[in-house]
Amino acid sequence: MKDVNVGICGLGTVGGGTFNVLTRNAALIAGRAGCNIRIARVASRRNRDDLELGDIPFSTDIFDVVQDPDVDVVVELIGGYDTAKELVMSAIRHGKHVVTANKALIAVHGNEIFDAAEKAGVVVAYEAGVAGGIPVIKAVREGLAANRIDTVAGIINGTGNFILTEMRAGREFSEVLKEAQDLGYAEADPTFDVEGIDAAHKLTILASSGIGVPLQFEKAYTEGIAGVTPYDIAHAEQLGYRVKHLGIARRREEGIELRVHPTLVPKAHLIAQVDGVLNAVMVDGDAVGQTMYYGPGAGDEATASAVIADIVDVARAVATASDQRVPYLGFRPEAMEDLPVLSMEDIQSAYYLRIQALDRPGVLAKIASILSEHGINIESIMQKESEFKDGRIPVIILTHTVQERQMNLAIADMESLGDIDGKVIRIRAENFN
Ligand SMILES: NC(=O)c1ccc[n+]([C@@H]2O[C@H](COP(=O)([O-])OP(=O)(O)OC[C@H]3O[C@@H](n4cnc5c(N)ncnc54)[C@H](O)[C@@H]3O)[C@@H](O)[C@H]2O)c1
Ligand SMILES: N[C@@H](CCO)C(=O)O
Ligand code: NA
Repeated sequence: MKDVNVGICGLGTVGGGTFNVLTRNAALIAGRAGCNIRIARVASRRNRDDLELGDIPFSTDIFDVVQDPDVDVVVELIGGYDTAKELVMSAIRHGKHVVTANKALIAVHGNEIFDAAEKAGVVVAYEAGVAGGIPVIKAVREGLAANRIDTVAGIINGTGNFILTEMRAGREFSEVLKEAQDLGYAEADPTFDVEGIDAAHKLTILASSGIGVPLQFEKAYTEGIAGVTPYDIAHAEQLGYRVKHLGIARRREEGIELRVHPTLVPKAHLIAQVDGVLNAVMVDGDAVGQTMYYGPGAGDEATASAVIADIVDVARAVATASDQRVPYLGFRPEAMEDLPVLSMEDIQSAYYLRIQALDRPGVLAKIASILSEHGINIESIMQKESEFKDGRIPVIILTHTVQERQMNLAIADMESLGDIDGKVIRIRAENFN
């Protein structure tokens, strides 16, 4: 049995997990890959005492991996945009295949990287970058190749889902974020998780590989979880909904919706049941119908599982002519559709609204009349006893689906009423029918 030699760059959470699983399951993986996956070199800022490198060469300079003539596959697990891009482009120039867990890199520089890789005839694989250990890229690029996919949506940031889940149980935001960092789930800069940037990176990649549009991260709408309050989580629950942080890519006739934001999901839907660091991606194909992919979205060995699956694919691809391989984004570049990304005003969604009404007669009628003027139908409405002891009465409304432009106008009209105090709180809602 021959060897395929890999060089691991970055010995952090994912690098350590990859090293351990490749070592522990070496014989099993060789049996599947048809060759031995040999770790030929590792490089990272610092070595780790807990990993048994034995006589595997270690260096602090990751570019040593690219220069090493022994290395067939460069495994990029350092993260970030700039050095990672330099490393990957250099690997491609050296004719080496690349496996990466870096969704930021692929979402932002993927078009350029795949173009260079195509010319060099090498593979660049990124399964670990999207929904961690869940083989969702494999599913959309290969398993669903027969389908026209119109919607890809789901929970694609483990840290954010972990925080929302724990907040539902009454824990405090910053304490839970700290725990997610200690567990190795969070990005080096955790604002990427909290502000939805990481989810937007992944959604960008899913929209391309599922729906078949070019990577266009800069056009994704991104809203994080920091504004979600325990109060709204509890009231969404009373309405039969759970607040989840979702990425949604949806093809419509006029273009494609590409958005990341907190979303109410019916409690009975599978996505609402996905808690903690788990991720779930729902893919709707015209032939197959709705499918769901569920599992750990982050963590050392869970992510390593996806990294190594890509290494095995590369090992098999080495024997295949480069023009017969699975296209980088699942579609040949000329088969990508240049659908415009719709502005948020043009998206369609249902909405949860929380309005602080002053305790005056007729206020509810005024709110209902504004919604009706803008063609917005009410699904349910709750008027709460004032819990604020200041005369303000929370009115909670769930609407039917409407264009966001109409909702913006209705909210502006409501906020200009003398009977409303402050801003109307709005969380989008999805039924996934
Ligand atoms: N942690 C997860 O659960 C997870 C899951 C999926 C994808 N990812 C992605 O995997 C990548 C790695 O994440 P991680 O959590 O393992 O990060 P990490 O911070 O734990 O590990 C990164 C390692 O790379 C090293 N490194 C960084 N820059 C370097 C440089 N210029 N030269 C030498 N060494 C360098 C660091 O010292 C560190 O050991 C990121 O792109 C991340 O987004 C992480
Ligand atoms: N920080 C990311 C890691 C997995 O991509 C998350 O929490 O989902
Ligand atoms: Na994955």
